[in-house]
Amino acid sequence: MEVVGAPIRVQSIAEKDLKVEVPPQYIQPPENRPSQPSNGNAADHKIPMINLGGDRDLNLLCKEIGSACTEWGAFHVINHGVSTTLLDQIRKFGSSFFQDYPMTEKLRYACDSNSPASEGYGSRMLVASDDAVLDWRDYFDHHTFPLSRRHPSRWPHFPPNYREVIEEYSDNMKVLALKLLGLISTSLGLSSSFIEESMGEVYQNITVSYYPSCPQPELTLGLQSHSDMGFITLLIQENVAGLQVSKNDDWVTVDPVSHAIFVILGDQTEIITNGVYKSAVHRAITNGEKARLSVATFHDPAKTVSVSPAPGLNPPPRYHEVVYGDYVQSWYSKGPNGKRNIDALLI
Ligand SMILES: O=C(O)CCC(=O)C(=O)O
Ligand SMILES: [Fe+2]
Repeated sequence: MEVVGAPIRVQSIAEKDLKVEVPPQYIQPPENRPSQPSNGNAADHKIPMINLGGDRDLNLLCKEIGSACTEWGAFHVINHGVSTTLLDQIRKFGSSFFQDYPMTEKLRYACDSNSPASEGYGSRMLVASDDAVLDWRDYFDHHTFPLSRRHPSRWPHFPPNYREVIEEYSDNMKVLALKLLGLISTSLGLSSSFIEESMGEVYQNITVSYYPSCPQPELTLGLQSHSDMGFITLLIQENVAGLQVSKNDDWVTVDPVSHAIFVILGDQTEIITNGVYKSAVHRAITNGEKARLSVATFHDPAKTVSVSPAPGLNPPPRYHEVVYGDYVQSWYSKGPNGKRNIDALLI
């Protein structure tokens, strides 16, 4: 059992001579274990791919976004304005930290394992509790917006331009997130700035997740089933699949598309749209042969901001107003367990 504060990382377990069995605290109860992907209706299971480029007709674009948000709460975007070189660079640099740094060096960047979402190199999403099943994942969390939270000196110092690339990526992701929130607002007949203004100052975190190859992928999860707690997450992955989105009680694998960015609606978007758009329940499975890397960029409000359904949208209001900081605290103390936290706000 992990001692609170001890620097255990999944990568160090995976690299020990433990080729056959994972430690018991990583074994999921049978109902949470990944089963074979369903072979349900393929058309139903095709994740939307939305082209943001060129001179697209705004009505048509908003229609596509609206149906992706209603049916999935998640979609790919292409021609999003972020250069493929930058996407490739961030994947390469993220992976270099986990693969090229010795463990002693990585641990110099260890996050504070006693406070949730603290910046740096960690492994546990929830603050330690003895009975939790653990995720087969290590991560590096960067705090990137507001600028007052941005301390590049706490990020990896190698490759030499790691910090500049993270900053450039952070700026690009914020622009894209606000553009998408504008389109999402417009698609509902709200003013294009409605969600942006309700969110207020953007709090952005960039989490690079590293899932070492796992000797028992059938018993483990890289990341347990959850919905993201903020407004919108933008995710890219390396060319090893593992992210799955829940759709009509099936798990659908999100195949990596190297030049696309995967958009995931978070719980605050579900609340503000009064449930017209749903946050996507997703999880990561592990891989028996290969390690996997993803980079998720989260966009949240300040902890003091209250979020409630937009007036007049799909009345009556279906969610209680919530102070974001209270939402985060409950999420981290109870754990996500699919949509447990947002369900608790249903009127
Ligand atoms: O690794 C992935 O693809 C999923 C990451 C994720 O869902 C998260 O960090 O919230
Ligand atoms: Fe997530």
